Order: sequence, then C-alpha cells, then structure tokens
Amino acid sequence: MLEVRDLRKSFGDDPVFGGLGFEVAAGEAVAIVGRNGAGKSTLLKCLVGAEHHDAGEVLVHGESRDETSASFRALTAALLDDADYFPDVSVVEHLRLQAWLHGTPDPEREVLAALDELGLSEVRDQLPPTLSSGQRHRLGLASCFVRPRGLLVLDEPEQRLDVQGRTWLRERLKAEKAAGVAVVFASHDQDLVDAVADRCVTL
Ligand SMILES: Nc1ncnc2c1ncn2[C@@H]1O[C@H](COP(=O)(O)OP(=O)(O)OP(=O)(O)O)[C@@H](O)[C@H]1O
Repeated sequence: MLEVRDLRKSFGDDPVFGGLGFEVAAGEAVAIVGRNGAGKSTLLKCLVGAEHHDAGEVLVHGESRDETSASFRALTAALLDDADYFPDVSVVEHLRLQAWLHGTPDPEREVLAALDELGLSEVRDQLPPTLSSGQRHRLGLASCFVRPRGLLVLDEPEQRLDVQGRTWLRERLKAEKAAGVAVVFASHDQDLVDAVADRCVTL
C-alpha cells in the first residue's frame, strides 16, 4: 500500500531525517516513534504531501504519491497536528462535508454513527471554537472515520483523549487493520504502540 524509499528532509541546514525507508501493507500498522523534535510530524506531513521532502520517494500502490490527485486524497484519511476547522461550520456539518466530499455511501448514517462513537452527539450543533480541546480532537478523528479510506495517517491520535477515549482508540485502530486499512501513526503512548503497531520506525 505505502512504500517510503530513502526519504530525506531538512529545514535549511538542519537535517530532520535522511535515508528513511519502510513499507506498510494493507491491514498493517506502523508506529513512528522518537523524542520531541525528532521529526515525526514532519514525516507524516511528507507522507500526505502537506510538506515537501528533499529527496527519496513516497509510493502509494507503487505510484509516486501525488497530493493533487483526487484518487490519492480519496484513499487517504489523515489527522495531522495542525488540524483546522471552519469557525462557522458546526460539528455535524463538518462531518457531513467530509462524508459528502469523499463519496461515503449512506453519509447520514455514517455521520450519526461517528458522532455517537466519538461521544460528540451532545455537541453536534456547536461550532469548533466552542468545543473543549479533547472534543476538537475527537472531531478530527471522527472526520477520518466518516469517509472511505485505505490509508490512515494519524499524528499522536491519543493526545487529549481521556482514559476511555484511549481504550476506544486502541480498539478502533485494531478494527481499522482488520478491515484492511494501512495505518501509520506517530505516538508517545507506548501502550497504544504495543497494542496496535506491527512495526516501529524510530526517528
Ligand atoms: N516549518 C519548519 N521550519 C523549520 N523547522 C521546522 C519546521 N517544522 C518543524 N521544524 C523542526 O523540525 C524538527 C522536527 O519537528 P517535528 O514537529 O517533526 O517533530 P516531532 O517528532 O513531531 O516532535 P513532537 O514529538 O514534539 O511532536 C524540530 O526541530 C522542529 O523545530
């Protein structure tokens, strides 16, 4: 599904990573781990095209990743560390938009299921700025789960989740793998990594 070959990235003269290579097959999860500032978020951004790498290749189904291609974006659900929301679009409307944009069959059913699963039903009509930080993070996760996906890219998905939320996340990511989704996630949560990841890439 995803293959990373000899990927290199610097900011100015400061190398973030170099010579990085790994693969993620459908139904597998790879965890990106490392200290603060090691380059995890930068790597995930390079995978989805939110940041340009200096050298190397990111291949999806054997083809060079092209973030301008509708088919790549249709395949790839991502929650990065700088997720942003329209300030005047409610929670439920954000989810409807995602589901509609990516051609979810029976979008309203998926949206209601995601609201319920992420504990967002009570705040469905609120605007993102009025949400707690944990609820906003849950909206970002829900946005990934209301749409079809073959590749799931998550940056510290555990952040701001309460204890029950972390348990839910662990089971959800296992279910994603079981459904054949390739998962790449950066994390500082060793329990999550141990429970979900087939392999780790340490930066
Ligand atoms: N746009 C940028 N311009 C310059 N330097 C940057 C930029 N983005 C990130 N960096 C630097 O690149 C390095 C890697 O940052 P990155 O956010 O990828 O780390 P991380 O492993 O995700 O860290 P954390 O665990 O704290 O989230 C850091 O030293 C950071 O300061």
